[in-house]
Amino acid sequence: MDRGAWWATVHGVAKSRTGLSDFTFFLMELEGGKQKQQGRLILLNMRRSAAPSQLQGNPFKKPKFISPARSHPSPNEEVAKLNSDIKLFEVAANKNNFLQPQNDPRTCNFNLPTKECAKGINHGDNYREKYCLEASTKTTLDLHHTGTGYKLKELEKIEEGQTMMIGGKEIEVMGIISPDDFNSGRCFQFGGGCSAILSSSQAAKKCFSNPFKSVCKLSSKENKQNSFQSCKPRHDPYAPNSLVMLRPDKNHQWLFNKNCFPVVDVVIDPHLVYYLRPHQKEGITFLYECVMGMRVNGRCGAILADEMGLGKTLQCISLIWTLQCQGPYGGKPIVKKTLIVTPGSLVNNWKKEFQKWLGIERIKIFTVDQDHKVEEFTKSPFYSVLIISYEMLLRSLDQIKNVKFDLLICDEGHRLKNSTIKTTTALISLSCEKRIILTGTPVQNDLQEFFTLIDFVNPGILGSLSAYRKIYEEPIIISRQPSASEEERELGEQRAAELTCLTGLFILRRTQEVINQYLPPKIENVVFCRPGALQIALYRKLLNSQAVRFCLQGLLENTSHLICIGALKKLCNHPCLLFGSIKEKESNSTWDESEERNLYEGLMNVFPADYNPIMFTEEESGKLQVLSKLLAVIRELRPAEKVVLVSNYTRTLDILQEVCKRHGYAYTRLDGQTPISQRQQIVDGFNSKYSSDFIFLLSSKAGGVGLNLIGGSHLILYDIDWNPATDIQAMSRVWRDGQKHPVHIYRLLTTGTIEEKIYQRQISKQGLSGAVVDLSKTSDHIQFSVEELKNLFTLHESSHCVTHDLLDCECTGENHTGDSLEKLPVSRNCQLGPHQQKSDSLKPLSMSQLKQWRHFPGDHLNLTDPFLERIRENVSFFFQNITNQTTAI
Ligand SMILES: Nc1ncnc2c1ncn2[C@@H]1O[C@H](COP(=O)(O)OP(=O)(O)OP(=O)(O)O)[C@@H](O)[C@H]1O
Ligand SMILES: [Mg+2]
Repeated sequence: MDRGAWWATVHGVAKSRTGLSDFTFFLMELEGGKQKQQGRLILLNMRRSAAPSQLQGNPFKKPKFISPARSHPSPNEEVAKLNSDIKLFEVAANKNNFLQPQNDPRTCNFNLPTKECAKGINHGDNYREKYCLEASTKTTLDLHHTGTGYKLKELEKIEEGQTMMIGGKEIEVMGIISPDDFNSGRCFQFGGGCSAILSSSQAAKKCFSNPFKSVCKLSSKENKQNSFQSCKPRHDPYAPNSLVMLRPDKNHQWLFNKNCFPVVDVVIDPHLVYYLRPHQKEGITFLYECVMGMRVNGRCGAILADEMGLGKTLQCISLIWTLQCQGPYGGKPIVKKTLIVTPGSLVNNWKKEFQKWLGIERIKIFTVDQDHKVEEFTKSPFYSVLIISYEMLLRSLDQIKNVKFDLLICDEGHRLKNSTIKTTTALISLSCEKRIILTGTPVQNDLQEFFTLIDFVNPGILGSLSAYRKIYEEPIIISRQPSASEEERELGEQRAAELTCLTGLFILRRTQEVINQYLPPKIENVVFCRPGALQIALYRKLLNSQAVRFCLQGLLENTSHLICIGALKKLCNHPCLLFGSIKEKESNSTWDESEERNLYEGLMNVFPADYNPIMFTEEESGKLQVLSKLLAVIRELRPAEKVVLVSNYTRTLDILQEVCKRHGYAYTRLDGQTPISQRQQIVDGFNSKYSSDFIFLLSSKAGGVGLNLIGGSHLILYDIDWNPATDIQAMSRVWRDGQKHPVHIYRLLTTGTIEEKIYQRQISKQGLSGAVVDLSKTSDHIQFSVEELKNLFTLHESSHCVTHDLLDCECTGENHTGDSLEKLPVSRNCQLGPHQQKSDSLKPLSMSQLKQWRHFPGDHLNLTDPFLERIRENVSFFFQNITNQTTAI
């Protein structure tokens, strides 16, 4: 419905913008909504609150109406009347979601004046206020709905200078408003004054306050009074493309507008709206409604769980900026101080994003680091946003508790999954009730962790932990057991559905698909690298060790298999890493009794006698050989492009760094040792087009989450983590907004080894049921059966690709050009409901989806990808998938 039609529906509006109260009521409701297209708009002047003596009219004014309405109706009657008004209003508003009317029926301002309200409005005899009244000439007045008590016929006769009684106030008709001003809505936006009837666009512009003027500074009485009197939206809610927040309903007003301020539209700064993607606009609206307590009665928490790179930061910045300058009640800002807690590497990224979107003047940001302590923030009224790392938060908790924060944002908040860990307890201890968790990784899987997150943002919403367990967790878990009866299954499903429904009100997740259209193509490759001869020999030896044999017989303690797994993983990265570990252990005094001794026994004999780990060669590791060739071909074919090289291990990064040095590649590095204060600088340096760095060495543990590394367009994941979320996080660093080049992602796996097994676990159903879908999970959390261990500790020497063997694929391994993955339903968006855990939707990629990727052996003749062509010699198999394919890559 267009704007004209909407006005036709709610014609007959009388409205006051007193600065202290902002009320609207409907004089009538149209039967068909179409009767009136043109009306008479009259500017009214409110003289004062009517004293009982005046209720019969002012004898000095003529002609006059005698109000048939009672001046002090009972609250119940008024609420009942209000409800019917609200219904009318809602009907009208619902017909047009975008155009939110300026005029809300208000409980306390109009129909139910409170003491404060009356006091605020009654400024004495000289106090005058202007009203706009649109009176239809064709419709009839529905007395039950108008709230005025006047009949339409009486209203039709209104002329300039007449007085009437509305809501216990004496009103004087001041003049006629032009249909243009009415249609544009301008007349409803003014704080008062004759400018309301000016229809020039200049006058219209003036009516919006300077968006960059700080409204928080209003301290003096005079300022306050002025601000109330000139209550108006900060930005034009009727401007094309304006993003207007939902107006609070009567319950909300009843709860949160005790002072009876006028309701003002909260409008997102057009400067920001210009850049926002559609999903971001939706996200900001969602966050606003959550923190304002509009979604769940009185609860002000939210979880924004958009996938990586969707701009959660910008959505929060828009929210902060809006709430810091605006509010629905009298325009008063909702938030004065905001606390943002984020991983160390992202502290300065947040600051940078604030500056990127809002410049340096609008909001004053304080970031905590070694040189900038929290005290500085607490002492200065200057700053409104504090950005701090989780680690620093713990250290400065006492000072932070002394500050009253109105909004708390926990970035990468999946780490708050356990209420007993220090960080979570610290954050819970902060009194701020508007809490937002941001996370790009799934937030469920474990029902208890799910509870912790939910209970953090909206404390108590699921009841106590013990009640939650009884009501939700137990029935849900029981219903999923194979032995569950039909009744138990049904109950579990119903509870799960209810839980999803309840929490879904304040959790929002969108998948990367929503920004695909803004991004360049992405070419993902899984590259199965043939192990080197030394690697195979060492691998065999390890598998034959006493430690592995004992593990398989279940003779060793629970954690022993982890040592074996660790050794195999090191070997896959490079034999010299294993060599280093053995040397280190040997020099340790406990070596003789350690389990490692059983594992490493005789291993040194497999290494050449003069083996020197410092002089390692590329040929000793299949993956390193591939990497080295890959870097060379990128350098050659795309000299202007850069590479992000990711590993989970610092020692592996040392080797990769050495490779860079040997080949003369300029590099930069970010790992756990990099001081927080330097991290953003390193990132910025790499992203700059003037940087000469070719390679960014990244530790996924230190910098896998949140970083923007769009300077690189090739990302190589050198090793694999048990947790797919870790890998996905790392891979999402380059394919993000701002990326100019097609993105190439290479995931290197050593053929036939444990790396393939981990990959299979990541993408198989087994991985799904194992608790490895969130970042806090490591292999320590995984329980392996003896069967699983047997599988893990097997080397498949003759297969090109065990993963392909398992796919049950009909192809002979000869360039299977599977359907594009995009054709398959990728239903990753449903991460929220515990009952959805059963579906594939939690996984980034499933076995069946992988099967749809293009795949072929390394020796395939027609490799069209020049990068793969160059490395094929050391590769046994490829999987490839292209997203957003345009023309040539
Ligand atoms: N509307 C937009 N237009 C252009 N760039 C944008 C827009 N929104 C976000 N960006 C940019 O996209 C990049 C990714 O955004 P951001 O870091 O907020 O993602 P995120 O959702 O927090 O991802 P992650 O989960 O990885 O932390 C940033 O460089 C940001 O400035
Ligand atoms: Mg982020």
